[in-house]
Amino acid sequence: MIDMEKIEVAVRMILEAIGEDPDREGLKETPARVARMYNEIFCGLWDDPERHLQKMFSEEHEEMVLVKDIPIYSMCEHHLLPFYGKAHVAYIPRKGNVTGLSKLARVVEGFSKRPQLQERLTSQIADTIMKKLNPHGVLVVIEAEHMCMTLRGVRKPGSKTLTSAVRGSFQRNEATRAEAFSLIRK
Ligand SMILES: Nc1nc2c(ncn2[C@@H]2O[C@H](COP(=O)(O)OP(=O)(O)OP(=O)(O)O)[C@@H](O)[C@H]2O)c(=O)[nH]1
Ligand SMILES: [Zn+2]
Repeated sequence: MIDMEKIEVAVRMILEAIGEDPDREGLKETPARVARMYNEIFCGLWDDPERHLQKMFSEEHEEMVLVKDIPIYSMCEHHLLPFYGKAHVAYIPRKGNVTGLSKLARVVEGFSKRPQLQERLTSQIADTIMKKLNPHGVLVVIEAEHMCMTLRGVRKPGSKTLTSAVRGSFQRNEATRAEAFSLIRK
């Protein structure tokens, strides 16, 4: 479990360090609020996303399945600022190894709610699906805006970072990969 008390102490110290008065009316409850918020946005650290892929449907389908435009909110591990955007997850199941559509989004969620790098987030999703469903292939694309590049530092609002992780038949077969990308772009 997340140590809420420790977060409260730390947030109080940060407020003091920036020259604020943590006891003033508006800030009194802030350390506890931030602790509750971190408990929510880092809950993926206490989740094993593989568990969402335990149950499978014994469908005969062996064609591409794509769930696109899955909203993601994660936290850049360098600055602890949000990066957010969309994830697109495609896979080609083997007979009998079809998963529930929401489970793909649950895997995305489980890996997002941690201090993350966009590249690692992208490959963790792909590798988990490969491992648990043993599909013919997986393709994961994430497009995101990083607040550490917009509100501070280089300050380039609107810039997007695209990452992809391509496994199995999506890697081997150019036409399959192109089909997935064109469906994502549509
Ligand atoms: N590869 C990768 N880099 C990221 C991600 N999120 C943030 N970064 C980058 O992490 C880098 C950290 O660079 P540092 O030089 O250590 O830190 P910094 O001085 O705050 O860097 P600036 O952001 O350039 O001001 C920056 O270039 C960020 O843009 C991510 O998901 N993937
Ligand atoms: Zn950052």
